[in-house]
Amino acid sequence: MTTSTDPIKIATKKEAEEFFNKFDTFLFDCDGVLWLGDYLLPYTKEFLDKLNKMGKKVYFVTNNSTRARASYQKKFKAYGIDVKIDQIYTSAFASAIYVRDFLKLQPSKDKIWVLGESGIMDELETLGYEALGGTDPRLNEPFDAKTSPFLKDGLDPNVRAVIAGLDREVNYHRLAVTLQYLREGEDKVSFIGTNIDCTFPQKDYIVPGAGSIIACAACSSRREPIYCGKPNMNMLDSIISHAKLEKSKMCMVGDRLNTDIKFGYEGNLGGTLLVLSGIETEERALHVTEEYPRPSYYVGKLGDIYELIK
Ligand SMILES: O=C(O)[C@H](O)[C@H](O)COP(=O)(O)O
Ligand SMILES: [Mg+2]
Repeated sequence: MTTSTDPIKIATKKEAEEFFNKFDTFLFDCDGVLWLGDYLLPYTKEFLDKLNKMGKKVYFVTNNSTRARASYQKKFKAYGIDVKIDQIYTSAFASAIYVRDFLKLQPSKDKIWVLGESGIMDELETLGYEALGGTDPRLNEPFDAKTSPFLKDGLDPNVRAVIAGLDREVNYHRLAVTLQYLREGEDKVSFIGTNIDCTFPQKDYIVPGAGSIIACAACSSRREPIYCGKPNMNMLDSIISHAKLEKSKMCMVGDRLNTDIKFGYEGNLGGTLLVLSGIETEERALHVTEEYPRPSYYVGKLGDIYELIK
């Protein structure tokens, strides 16, 4: 799976202007594109302000399941960037929608066990589901099956799905209880992973990502989850159906080839832009392989394009 044309490195004012004129809608990945953890990358705000002034439509599509959309809205606001909640799509939101619309679990009866952070818990609760595990502080205690409050009286019989995602508080207690629910079998308990990203870009570091956490649960249970984040097309379908967008005029901007660029390529969007401020390198961007598509365009970081057109 490769793009037929060689990726274009945007390096001149003319190339930057041609890039902007080609699209009317931009889907932005967040980690590694707009920011690294809490470090806002240079010119992120100015770039988004410029797109607004140009009348472009902007959406944010992140595989980061640690925050709910409302929390992301606050994160943007803290940087002086005003974003509506329906511009924000996350893998936690996509996973909660999957539980509701594909598994058709009943909020009043069915519960979900979470290996992950507040983003997953909050999105499930917004849809009316009771989410167990996750950030429950009792999971911070050392694991002992005889005394664990999640095991000593037996598993909750109403748990019908496990959602696993990035969990920076992961420990043996969380992994052990998650395994018990997954051992109930796929007929009783579905297994959902928020996203496949095996690493997570931070300023000066690359740390383990959701994919590495989910792999623990997958390996110990010998089960493979359905992943709801990019490149799963459900996310793109919900964005396009909600906002009536024209694919050929849309560009996916990301820092990871096997999620962001694959999402744009398999979604038949008008184009994709890879930024090298997160996970990928120029060498990988140009490499022809069946493993992932090459981007239509690439650049060092968003700020480089802003500096060409400001
Ligand atoms: O580990 C993860 O979950 C991901 O690396 C991270 O959250 C990716 O977020 P995105 O780059 O899609 O904003
Ligand atoms: Mg990213």
